[in-house]
Parts: sequence; structure tokens; C-alpha cells
Amino acid sequence: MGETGMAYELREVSFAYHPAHPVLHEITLSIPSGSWVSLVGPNGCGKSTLAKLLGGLLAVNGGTVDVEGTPLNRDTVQRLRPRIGMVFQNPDNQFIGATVEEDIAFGLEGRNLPREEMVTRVREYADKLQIGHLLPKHPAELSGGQKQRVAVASILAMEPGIVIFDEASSMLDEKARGELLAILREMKQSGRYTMVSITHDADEILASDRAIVLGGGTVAADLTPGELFRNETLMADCRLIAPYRIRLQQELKRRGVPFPVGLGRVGDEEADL
Ligand SMILES: Nc1ncnc2c1ncn2[C@@H]1O[C@H](COP(=O)(O)OP(=O)(O)OP(=O)(O)O)[C@@H](O)[C@H]1O
Repeated sequence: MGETGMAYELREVSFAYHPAHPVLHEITLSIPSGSWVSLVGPNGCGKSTLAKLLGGLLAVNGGTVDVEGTPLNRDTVQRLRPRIGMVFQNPDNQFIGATVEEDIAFGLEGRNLPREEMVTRVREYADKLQIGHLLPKHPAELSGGQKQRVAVASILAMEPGIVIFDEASSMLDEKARGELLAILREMKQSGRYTMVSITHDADEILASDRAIVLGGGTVAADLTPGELFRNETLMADCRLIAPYRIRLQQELKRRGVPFPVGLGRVGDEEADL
């Protein structure tokens, strides 16, 4: 039931939409069960492509993607796909049902669950995502943030071992983005999910365990969020802006001013900024 998340093992993964233009070249990478990885990099470097390979929406041209020791391929993809949830950028494109309740139930319909269990599960995940009161609503009645919470509820109701967020918060306002981040943090804390998020949001990166920087079709860097934020070249390449407190710390250090006690630091790894 995905109680501890499912691990990824990528070996020399290559992919091209057109043979003349390779996008990813021999990527080797481990994502341990229950960990949360941020995938960052310049525009067009292949983040979404890698997310689709991880989600089984695209097939590799070379190498292997193992999910919990099973290679993701034509023979296994049907079985593994329901264990891998994906949340995309545009909340409108993900709504399938006529109501929130139908939308969350939709993915469960192929599972042959007894009707009562299905209703209980829809209610359980709607409550977890604090959208229980929205169950009878039509998508047109919801805000972008509410629609993204429905998308997450629909996926979590399937009890996946892996959830991939592809710029899931980028179309949301600041409040909704904060709410989605709180959900991601809770998911991480539960230990039930392995998570991959493609994001430009510094707070989201900071909340993850590790940042993988894609560049030149391969893994250009694999480091902690603190290390990434300290690396001004990588930050600029990836068009990322560090969280405010870290920028403040850096600016004070540049000017030789000690960081004021009591302002708090962002994670232990920032101690030597
Ligand atoms: N369906 C497609 N057919 C052909 N080429 C594609 C397709 N999708 C993406 N590409 C190309 O593959 C490369 C990688 O695109 P991808 O969307 O994976 O990058 P990305 O890092 O997610 O970009 P962004 O940060 O702009 O979202 C780009 O050069 C893009 O133009």
C-alpha cells in the first residue's frame, strides 16, 4: 500500500523526441523510498521530460528506470502507473469529473472497490485535503488552489507510492501556494510517499531533502537545498531566487554584518552561509 514510498533507480537513461535532438543523456540517479527530491534547471533542460519518464508517460530510448526494483517498461507500465501520481501545472486540465466527489472517485473506479469503501475513501481524502465541504461542487465554482487540492486528493486516494509535482504551484496565488506547500510537507512527514517536485519556488525546494540540477541533458549537480542556495552561479543558471532570509544572510555577510540573533536560520545547512 505504499506505506514507505517507492524507490527509483535510474541507470543511463537517455531520451530524445527527435533523434537529432537528444534531451536527456545517460542519467544515473537513485531516489530512495520516502525521500523528496526537487528537480531544477534552466528552461528547456528536460525537467518535464524526466518527470514523464519517471511517471511512465514516456518510454526511455536507452537505459532503465526501476521502480522498487521493477523496470518501468511496456510490460509493467499498466501495473505501475496507478502507483505513481502526477500533479501538473494547470488546475483546469486535471479535472475529469462533473463534481469534486466524482473527480476523486474517478481514479478509484477501475479498482473494483466495494461502493461503500469507495465513498469512505473519497470522504477520507477530501477531509485530509480540507475540501470535504466542496464535494458536491462543480469545477467552475472552485478557485485554482481548491482545484489543485482536488487534484492532489484524487491522486492520494489511489494510495500511490510516488507523487510527482510538475510546477504544481506555479499558477497559484501566494496563499494557495503556501497551502499546497503545507500539504507537501505533511506528505513528506507521513513517510508514505516518495516525492519529486519540479519547481521554481524557493520554499518548496527548501522543504525538500535534495535538489537535482539538470543541465546539458544530464545531472549537473545533486546537492542539498542549502548548498544550492549558496551556489550563486547555479541559482542564476536555474533562474532561482533564494528565500528572503537566506538572501538577507548573504547580503549581511557580504557587508560584514553579523546575522542578528533571534531572526532564525533556514535549516542547519545554512549555518555557515
Ligand atoms: N512533445 C515534444 N516534442 C518535441 N520536443 C519537445 C516536446 N516536449 C518538449 N520538447 C523539447 O524537449 C526539451 C526539454 O523540454 P522540457 O519541457 O522537458 O524542459 P523543461 O526543463 O521542463 O522546460 P521548462 O522549464 O521550460 O518547463 C526542450 O527543448 C523542448 O522544446
